[in-house]
Amino acid sequence: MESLKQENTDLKRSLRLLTTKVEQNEQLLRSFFDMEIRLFSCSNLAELLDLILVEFKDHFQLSAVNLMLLDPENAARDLLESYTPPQPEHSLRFVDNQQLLKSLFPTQTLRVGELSPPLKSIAFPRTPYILSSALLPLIRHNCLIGSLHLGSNDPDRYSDHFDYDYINHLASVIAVCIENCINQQNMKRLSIIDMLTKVYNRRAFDQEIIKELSRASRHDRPLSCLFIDLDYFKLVNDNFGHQIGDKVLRAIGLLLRQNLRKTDFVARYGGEEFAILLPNCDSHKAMQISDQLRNKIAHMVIHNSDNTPFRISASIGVTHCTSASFTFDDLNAQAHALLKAADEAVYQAKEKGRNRVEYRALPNMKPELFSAFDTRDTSLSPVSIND
Ligand SMILES: Nc1nc2c(ncn2[C@@H]2O[C@H](COP(=O)(O)OP(=O)(O)OP(=O)(O)O)[C@@H](O)[C@H]2O)c(=O)[nH]1
Repeated sequence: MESLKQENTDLKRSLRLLTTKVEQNEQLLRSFFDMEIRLFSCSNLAELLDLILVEFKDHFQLSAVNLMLLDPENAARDLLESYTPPQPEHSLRFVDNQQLLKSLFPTQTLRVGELSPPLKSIAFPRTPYILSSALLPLIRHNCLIGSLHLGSNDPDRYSDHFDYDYINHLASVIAVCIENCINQQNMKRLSIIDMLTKVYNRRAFDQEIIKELSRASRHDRPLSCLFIDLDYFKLVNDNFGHQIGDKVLRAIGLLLRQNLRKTDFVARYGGEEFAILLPNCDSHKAMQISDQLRNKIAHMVIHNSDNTPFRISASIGVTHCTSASFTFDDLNAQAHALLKAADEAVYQAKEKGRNRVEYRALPNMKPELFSAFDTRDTSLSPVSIND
């Protein structure tokens, strides 16, 4: 009788323990499912990375979460141009080939437990307090595309004794989400970015000018528009070859992106012609900016395939509008008028000798004089070799 009673007590205790374990597992599963849904709902790579690198750490009470992504063509890095990864800086790293990933996952399977010092220095650089970890291979179409490192200061948090099916599942979900975000954003990017120069393309410019005109009229702010046409560019192609011509276009794209504000809009409008929108910028400021750009382009040194330096110049046409100068109800017609004026200004700059900035007012605006910007720098020949 006594033994039966004891057995009953033991059974009740086991049952209580089991019930608690079931409840805990249920809670864990629910929290995994919640995360999974959130992973799938991320609409861009930056949002996804914040979820993985910041929220995972809090949510799963981890000491460190690091991510390594295979990015041989800079596709992810291009998309993350204005993204600031969370601290520490090595929480997000990119690798250009699979070598390092293969050394972490020779059998493409999850690694759990204590890491050897060399592996630890790869997975958690300069993080001495990681005592156990789970390294998850991110695999798509049978290829390693990255590696997610979950680190804990609890030596028993990750060990070989547990079943990590769900973590494996989560790794598959993360791999799919990363690939989806990169592909989707890249597709969108391809439709609006000029791949050679990495500035916007003409299609994006044509959409943006309508948006900016609408904003300018709504907020009663000026909008300036610049056309930049490279001088004698055909000579660059003819003298140095098309590839050097492309190199010049890329350098100009970079120069323009680096020397304008984030709110300005730079596009490649045609072969060797760039168009720029400067929101909330009046004509005087626009002329000043244009002349600085002209000057920077004229002093930029490029090297041809023999490593011989040469320079190039640009003619810049400027126009601007204010809401008071809108003559058309139709924004498309207004945009057309602005582009026509900028184009005429470039033409004038070419006529007057190139490497200069010219302004053309919209037909209904009072003409403005900018004698200070009549700045042809005659010391620079259009394509000056060994200058
Ligand atoms: N390398 C390269 N050249 C291009 C590209 N697109 C257009 N071009 C070249 O740009 C040159 C433009 O020549 P033109 O329109 O005669 O103008 P230009 O030689 O710059 O002379 P001006 O504008 O009158 O100063 C042509 O030779 C085109 O082939 C491109 O994507 N890459």
